[in-house]
Amino acid sequence: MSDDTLLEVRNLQTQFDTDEGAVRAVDGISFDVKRGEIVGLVGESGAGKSVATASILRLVDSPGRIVGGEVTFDGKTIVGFEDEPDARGNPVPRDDMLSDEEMRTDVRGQEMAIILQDPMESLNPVFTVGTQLKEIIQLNRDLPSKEAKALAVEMLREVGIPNAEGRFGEYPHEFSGGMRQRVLIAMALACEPSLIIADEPTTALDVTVEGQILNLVSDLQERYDTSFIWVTHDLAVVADICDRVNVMYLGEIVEQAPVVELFYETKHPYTQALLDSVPRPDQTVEELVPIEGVMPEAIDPPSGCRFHTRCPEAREVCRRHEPELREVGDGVTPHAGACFRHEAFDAGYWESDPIETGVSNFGDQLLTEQEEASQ
Ligand SMILES: Nc1ncnc2c1ncn2[C@@H]1O[C@H](COP(=O)(O)OP(=O)(O)OP(=O)(O)O)[C@@H](O)[C@H]1O
Ligand code: NI
Repeated sequence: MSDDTLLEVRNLQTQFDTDEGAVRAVDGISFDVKRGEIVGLVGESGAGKSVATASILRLVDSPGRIVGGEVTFDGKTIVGFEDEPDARGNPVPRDDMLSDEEMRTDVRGQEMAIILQDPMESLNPVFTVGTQLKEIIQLNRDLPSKEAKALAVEMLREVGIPNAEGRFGEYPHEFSGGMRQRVLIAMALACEPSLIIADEPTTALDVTVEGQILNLVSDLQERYDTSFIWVTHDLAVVADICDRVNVMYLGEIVEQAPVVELFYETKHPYTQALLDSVPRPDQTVEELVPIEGVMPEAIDPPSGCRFHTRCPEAREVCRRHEPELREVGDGVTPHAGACFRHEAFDAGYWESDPIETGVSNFGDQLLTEQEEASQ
C-alpha cells in the first residue's frame, strides 16, 4: 500500500442469503481512496453502492455477509480472509482482521465517520443539537465541558449555521433539512476522521441547498484534508465534488477514472448512458436520452457483461464472456473500463455479431480507438 493510499478495497464481495438464493449485491469490487481525496461511487438504485460502503464500515447485517476480498484502511485490516475456506465453504477471517469490538470502539466514529441521507436517523430527537455535538467532541478529545461547548459552537459556525450560539440549544426538529445535514457534517468532522463516507447525503434536499452543502464539503475537505467516499446516483454531484469516480452496475465497477476523464473520455456504454440521461450545460433538453430498460435483479444477473441486455453496443461476445475491469486509457492517466470494445481486450468484439437489445445506438459518442482509426 503506497503512502498516500488511505483505503484499499480489493475484490470485495458481499451477499445476502435469501430463500430464493444468494443475492450478490457487491460482487468483487476494487478501488482505492487516497489521502485527501473525494472518491465517487455512482450508479442506479440497486447497484450495490450502499452495501459496498456498509461493508467497508463492517455494518452489514444478517442475512448479509462479507464473503470475500480484502479491505485495508490506514494499515488496519477491516476485511481479510485466509486463503482456504472452512469445511463448510465459509470464509475464515484472518488473525489481523479487526474484531467487531475494535471496529466499534477504534474505527467507526473515530477514524471513519458516516453521513446518511436522512439526518434524523443519526440525530437523537430528545437532545439538543449542541449537546450531541459537544458529546462527540468530548468523546474524541480530552476537553473540559466549557471548552468542548465553545468548540461545538465554533463547528456549527464553520458548517454555516447562522446564529450558532443561539441554535446550540435547539432540538433537531427545529432545524430545516439542509441545516440538519450541516449539523451531521459538523458531527462527522468533530470526530476528526481520516475518512468520511457519505451515502446520498444531499439527495433529499432541493438543488440550491444541495449546491450549498457541496460547496461547504469542498471547502472543509481542503481545510481538514479529510478523504471522502461520496455515494450518489447523480453525475452532476459527482462533477461538482469528486476527484475520481467509480461507476457501479449490478454489484460491479464498470468504469473507474478521474472525474474529468470520465466525462470527456467515457469508456463504458453504461457510463455513457448515465451521462446521456442527465441534463448538461452543453446539451439541450431534447438531447436527453433516458437509459432504456431497468437494471436486472442482482439475484439473477445476465450472463457475460451484465450490462449487455441494455447496451446498444452489445455483441455476441458480450453475452458469452464477462469483461473484467482493465486499464483502457491513454497510458498517461489511469482509466479502467470493463468493456470488450477496447483494445486492451482481445475478445473478438469487432468480429462478433451485434445482438438485438431493442436499444438504439448512441451514435458516435463512444468511439473507440479502433473505430476512429477505421474512419
Ligand atoms: N437485506 C437485504 N436482503 C436482500 N437483498 C438486499 C438487502 N439489502 C440490499 N439488498 C440487495 O442488494 C443490492 C444492492 O443494494 P444497495 O442498497 O447497495 O443499492 P444502492 O446502489 O445503494 O441503491 P440506492 O441508490 O437505491 O440506495 C440490491 O439488489 C438489493 O436488493
Ligand atoms: Ni443506497
